[in-house]
This record gives sequence, C-alpha cells and structure tokens, in this order.
Amino acid sequence: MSSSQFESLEKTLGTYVPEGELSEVRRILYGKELKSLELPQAAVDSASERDFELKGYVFEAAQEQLRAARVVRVGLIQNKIVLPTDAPVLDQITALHKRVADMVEVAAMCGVNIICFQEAWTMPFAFCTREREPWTEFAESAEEGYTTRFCQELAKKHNMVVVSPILERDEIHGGTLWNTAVVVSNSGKVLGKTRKNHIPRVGDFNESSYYMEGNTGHRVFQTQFGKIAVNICYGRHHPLNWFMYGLNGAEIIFNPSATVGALSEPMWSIEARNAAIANHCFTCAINRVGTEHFKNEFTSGDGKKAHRDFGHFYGSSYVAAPDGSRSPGLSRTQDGLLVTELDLNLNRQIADKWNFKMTGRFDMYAEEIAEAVQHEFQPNIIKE
Ligand SMILES: NC(=O)NCCC(=O)O
Repeated sequence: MSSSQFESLEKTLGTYVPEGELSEVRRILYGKELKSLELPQAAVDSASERDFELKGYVFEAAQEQLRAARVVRVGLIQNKIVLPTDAPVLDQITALHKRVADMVEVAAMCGVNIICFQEAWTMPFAFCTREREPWTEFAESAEEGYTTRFCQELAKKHNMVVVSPILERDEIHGGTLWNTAVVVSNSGKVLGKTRKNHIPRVGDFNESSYYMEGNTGHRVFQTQFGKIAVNICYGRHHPLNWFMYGLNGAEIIFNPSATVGALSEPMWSIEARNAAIANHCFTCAINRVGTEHFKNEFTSGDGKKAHRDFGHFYGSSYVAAPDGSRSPGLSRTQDGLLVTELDLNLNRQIADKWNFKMTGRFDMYAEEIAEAVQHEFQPNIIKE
C-alpha cells in the first residue's frame, strides 16, 4: 500500500489491536479517552452525501464553584483542491469556496462557534514550482478580497468566527505578498489579520521566493468565544512561536498547515500537542489532504528527477488539550470536518496543577537570549 492510500493510524489500531488492549493503547498514545460528541443526524447524513468525514469529540473540564464552564465548539476543515491546478484561477477559487461553504454548513448544524480552514485554502500549494504565474494571482486583500467577503457572509449567516488563511496581497505596501490568516468575527466584521512568522526553507517548500517572514508579531484575537491565535504551518516547529501566543493570552491556537508525509509526518502528532501541554492551552492542527499535480516539472535540489507533484498531503487534523490528551486525527486521504467541544476552564485547571507559567524562568531566558543574539556572544560553556 502506498502512503497516499494508508487511511489512518486510528483505523489500523482499531483493526489489529486486540479489543481488550485497545483502550490502554489509546490511553498511552492519546491521553485520557474523550467522549464522542453527539452530532445531529442531519449533519451526519449531509457529510456523507457531500463525501467528507465528520468526527466529533468532547474535551471536558472539572466543574468549578466560582466559574461557569466555558464551552466552545471548534471546527477544523481539511480538504483537497477541487479543480486541476491548470483550471482558470477564478474557477479554482470559486470551486473551493463552494466546497468549503458546504462543509461550513454542516459545521453550523453541529453548533460550531469558531471554524478554521487549512493554510492558503483558496489555492493549490503551488510554491514548490517557484513559478510566479499564475500562482500570485491567487493573492487577495485580507480586508476586502472576495474570499474575505465570502467569509464575512459565512460568519454572519452561521454566527461563527471564521479563521481564513490566504495568500495576501498588501496593496498599501507596494502589492507585496504575505502568508496571512484573516480572523472574521461572528458579527461579520474583520477582526484582524496575522501573518506567518516563519517561512520554510526545507524540501519543496519554496515559499521564501514569494513572501517574507510576517511582521504582525503574536497577535491574539478576543472573540465572543475565547481568545484565539493563529500559528501558521512551519511556525509549529518553533516552540517560542507558540509560547509568544500563549504569553499574549491565547486560549486556543490554530495551526493551519500544508505539509507532506515524506517530510514531516512523524513530527505532526507531537508538535501541536506538545505546545498545548507547554502553554496550558488548546491547539488545533489542520493539514490539507491529497496530491496536487502541476503542469510544469520542477526539481527539488536533491539530485532526484524532476517531477510534477509535491507528494501526499496527509490530512490527519486533530485537537490537543493542555492535559496532554488529544483527539483522534481525521483521515489521511479524505476531506473532513473535525468538531470538538472544549471547556476552556481546563486551561487554568491544568496551569494550576502543573504551573509551567509560574515555574518558567522567563526573565532568565530573556536575558540570555538577548545576549545570545549579540554579535560578540560567546556560548556559556565551562571548560577545564
Ligand atoms: N507550509 C509550510 O510551511 N510547510 C513547511 C513544511 C512543514 O512545516 O512541515
């Protein structure tokens, strides 16, 4: 079986691990067992008619005496591109809008309050090609582009916060491109945007040919449903990037991504989960799915033959909690919607238990990092 056909780790464990041992295997791998979220039959039917996977889980917290539970439903969408990569640009965008609108409708049936799409969701992940045309034509204004307007309609219609990661064209600053997530409030207003802080220079991720490291810092967006932040894709390899969103008070950090199995799959299940633990917050890892083919061949600078695809985007989107538990992932091969119900009180409960924010030596790190970035820095190594 090829990697692009292997459906999911969960399915394989369920098929081959003896019944009596499965819950112990799951506890060790995934933490405390999560309850399944009961989803309306209409939503289940609709997902099946529209040919995408629908899964739901609940992350519970202990009941407190002085604070009511802070329950929020979060939806993650992973999807394949709809049209071939050489179809007209606007047709590709419109087809993706339609596909995602259908999935958002099901999310609304499931009572989702905040939804997040995958990185650069309106386009193929074409940065591998290093070609400018037609890919730069997918870039849009974060404030007024048709994708943002489309998300504003969705947000108003479904009373949902929409996190929309796009390729941004910033007309005010010379038409420059950015990898940006637009956060649309459930009122329909654009709450703001945040840009990808770390641009990969690995494998076929040739994004540095298109845009620079983001300049929006570590913004946290106060929404009606909680404080959220967006750490776009490659930023997940940088623990300090997660940390800074946590420092600004993020309760849920989304990680919309586009990554392929040959490169990052063994890291995928660890990084966002570790960030949830280390920062006493929820994290939501979303990856696109499928294999995207391009008209022109490109090389990877590794001596191998030129090729026309990036490899398999393995989906596997999941949610992780501050107590180290995580949801099962969505499929590696299929479009999907993951709905999770989170009680945000869990963040403080776990912070009070483990005290990572209290025991972190931030002043000491800050001082040492400030020294380490100086030209004349000498590593603190004691020698005989
Ligand atoms: N989109 C993106 O930043 N991908 C980089 C590869 C990875 O982080 O796995």
